[in-house]
Amino acid sequence: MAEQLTTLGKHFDPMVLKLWELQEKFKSTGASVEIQRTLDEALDLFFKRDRYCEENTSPASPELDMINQMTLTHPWEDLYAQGKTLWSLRPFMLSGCQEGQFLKFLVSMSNAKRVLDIGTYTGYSALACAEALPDDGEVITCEFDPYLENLVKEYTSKSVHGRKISIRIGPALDIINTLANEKQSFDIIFLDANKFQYWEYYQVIMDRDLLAPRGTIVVDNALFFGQVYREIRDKNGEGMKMFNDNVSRDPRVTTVLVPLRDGIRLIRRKEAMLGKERAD
Ligand SMILES: C[S@@+](CC[C@H](N)C(=O)[O-])C[C@H]1O[C@@H](n2cnc3c(N)ncnc32)[C@H](O)[C@@H]1O
Repeated sequence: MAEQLTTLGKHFDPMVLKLWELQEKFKSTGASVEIQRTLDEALDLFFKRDRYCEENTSPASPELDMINQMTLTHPWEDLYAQGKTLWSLRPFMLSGCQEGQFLKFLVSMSNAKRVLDIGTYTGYSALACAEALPDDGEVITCEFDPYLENLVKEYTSKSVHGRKISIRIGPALDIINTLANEKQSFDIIFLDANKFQYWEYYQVIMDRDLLAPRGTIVVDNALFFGQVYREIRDKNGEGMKMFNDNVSRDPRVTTVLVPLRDGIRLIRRKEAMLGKERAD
C-alpha cells in the first residue's frame, strides 16, 4: 500500500485517483466483498501496467539516474522557504526514465542535431536529448529560476554529453524571441515550462521559424492531469486546453496526442509528413 500511495501521489490519470477515493470511501462505509475485491483488482491493474511499461523500457544512463536521485532528495521546500528558489519546485516535475527514453527515440529517429528544451528544471530532459545527439549536436535549454543554473551545470557536466548543453536563464518567451532574432532553428523543440504560455511559445516557434522545416514540437503535459477533458481547470489547465484546441485548428500542422504519462503531443508541419526529400 505504501508503494501504491507513493505511486498514486504522482499519478497523472484522474481516473486512478477516483478509484482510489472510492476504495478509501468503502473502507469506512463498507461495500460487498465482491465490489471491494473488483475495485482492488482494478487499481492493481493500473499499477501493474505502469510497472510493466517501466520494466520494459531501457534503463536510464547512470548520469540521468544521478539527476533523478538528486532531484528526489534535494531540499526544495527549505530552499523555497529561504527565498533561494523563485517557486516551490517539486520532484514530480522531472520527466523521468520512460519519457526520457521516448525523447531519446525522437531525437535519434529524426537525426536531430539541434534541440530546444523549454523548461529545464534539473536538466533531465536536456541531458536525455543530448545523449541521443551526434558529437556536434546542441541542446539549448531555458529556465526561469536562476537557482537551477549551477545545479544543472554541475550535474550535466558529469556526463560526456553535458558539453552539448547550454542553459539560458530568463522567461522562456523572451529567450525564444531572442533565438528567433538570432535566426536559430531546431529539429526538436520540447515544451515543458508553464502551461498557460504554451500557445504564446507555439506562435513564436511556428511564425518565426524556430522549428526547422522537418522539425517536431514535443509537448509535455498535453493531458494536464485530465483537466483538458474535465470541467474543472486551473490557470495551467485552461492554458493547456486553449493550446490543444488552437493546435487542432491550425491548418499548417499534423499532430498526435499520445497518452504517455501526462500526455505527450507531437506536432509537425504538414509538408514534413509528406516524405519529401529533406528541404534543409
Ligand atoms: C516541468 S519542469 C521541467 C522538467 C524538465 N523538462 C524535465 O524533463 O525534467 C518546468 C520548469 O519550467 C520552469 N519554468 C516555468 N515557467 C517558466 C518560464 N516562463 N520560463 C522559463 N522556465 C519556466 C520551471 O522553473 C521548471 O523548472
